[in-house]
Amino acid sequence: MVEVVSLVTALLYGFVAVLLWKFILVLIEYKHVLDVTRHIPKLKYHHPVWGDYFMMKEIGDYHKWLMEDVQRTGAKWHVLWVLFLYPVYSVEHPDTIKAILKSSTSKTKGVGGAYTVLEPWLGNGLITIFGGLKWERNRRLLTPAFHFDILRPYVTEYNQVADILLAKLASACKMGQSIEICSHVTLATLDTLLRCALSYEGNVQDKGDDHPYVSAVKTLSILVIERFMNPFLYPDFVYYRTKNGKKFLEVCDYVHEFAMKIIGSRRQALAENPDQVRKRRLDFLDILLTARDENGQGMTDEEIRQEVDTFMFAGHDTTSSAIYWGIYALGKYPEVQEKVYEEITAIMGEKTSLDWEDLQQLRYLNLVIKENMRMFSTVPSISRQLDVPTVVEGVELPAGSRIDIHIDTVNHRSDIWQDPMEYRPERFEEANIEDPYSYIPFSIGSRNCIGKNFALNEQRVVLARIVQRFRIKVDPTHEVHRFPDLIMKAKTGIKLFLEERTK
Ligand code: HEM
Repeated sequence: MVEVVSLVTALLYGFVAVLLWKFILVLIEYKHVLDVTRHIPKLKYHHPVWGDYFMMKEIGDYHKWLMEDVQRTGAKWHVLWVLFLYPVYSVEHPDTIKAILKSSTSKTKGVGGAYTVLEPWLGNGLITIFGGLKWERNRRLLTPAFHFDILRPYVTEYNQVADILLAKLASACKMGQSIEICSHVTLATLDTLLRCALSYEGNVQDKGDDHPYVSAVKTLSILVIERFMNPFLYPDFVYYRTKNGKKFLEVCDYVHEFAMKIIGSRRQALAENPDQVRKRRLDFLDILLTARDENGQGMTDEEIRQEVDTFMFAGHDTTSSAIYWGIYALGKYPEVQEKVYEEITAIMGEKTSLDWEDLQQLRYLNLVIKENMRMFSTVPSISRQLDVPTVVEGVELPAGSRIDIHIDTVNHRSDIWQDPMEYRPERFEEANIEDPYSYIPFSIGSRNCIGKNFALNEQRVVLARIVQRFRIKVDPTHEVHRFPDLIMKAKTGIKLFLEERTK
């Protein structure tokens, strides 16, 4: 009996000693992190226990405080704390952004990683996949889906989607009242992606939330942000016990099933009649189903499903944000709108839809699109996790450090842009951007946006078609506020008057 007691006591002592040792290691690591971060600029609100995150009421505060500090001090980067435990470095100058993005740094992973909350929905699709060989293989397999030969026929789809959008806008503003445009535009860009990715035409613009897929994608986008903004919901064992956590899984199952059904029936159709592909316009799904890697291996249905969901997530809200802020800017700056109108009239004449060749001539509209995406940063920030120790501004950050890349802040720095708060498309004509890292709406480097040209073409068609048909005016009774979520949203929507130009 005495022997058992001494054995238990020894085990207990051993256990406590291991715990103590681990605790000392954590303290040493913590002290090291404190040393590393000592001279890095901090934000004005910080709590020694709660860190910075809980000091923010909403993600917009983060952007506001960063911007204020950059304007005051010219800082190129900052450090923020998640609780008091671990730092997140925020880079917001071309020099510090370059230090991170010049090599292929991976996506953030694990609890609290910005992309982790998306994983149950998007799996290992290109946006969320950490990095490494699997990302390289999938990126290689997906790149042909964005070749110009594939994108060219999509112009017809953009025009058809614009036909429906314009008809809806025309009928909504018939009574001379202003209308909220964000929801209409978002349905239009989702319609475009469903057509171009899956050749699915489900009348989604008219059905809106009554279409189960539309409502599911909307729900997922909302739930993802809600979780991201609340570190208490990061651990899976907490989140999936909440009502919204359960709902999230349920809706994920539905969207996965929706895509899997289409993938399954297309694979079968292709096997039965491979020639049919050659006879019609190719969509993304055709490319993904027929892509082969260097070992002759194709993608599994599950891999394709993850990429399809990724296109839906990465491609529709982003493009819609760029378009609705673009329409708003045209309403707010009528002289710019008139120059766009003149250019379009000269190119299109009596035609009401645009061809591929027309898109190449929209010189002024291209400047406008660039300025829209600077002023209303479509994707306000992205995240990375260092694979190897990396030196930023003379400070070596350890491998594993989390980095936020603040595209919105760099877009408004007065040491990069002259009068950054002024809306002036001509700025992109006058001076070549000297440093490519100072303007990165589609990110830069190996993990840049694969859908850039797809998104630019869609913006060109929709904006040109709207300006050709309507005179856009802002509603002076409705205040518009930027809200930097995962994409730049408008906090209370955007209300505009649209007058038919023929009247
Ligand atoms: C105006 C519209 C768009 C903007 C501003 C935009 C912006 C971006 C940005 C900033 C990234 C980097 C994300 C990160 O590093 O976390 C990205 C990546 C990506 N985008 Fe876009 N995007 C747009 C439209 C699209 C469209 C239409 C598609 C697909 C149809 C798409 C598919 C992707 C994918 C798959 C990635 C991940 C690429 C990789 O990691 O290899 N995007 N996009």
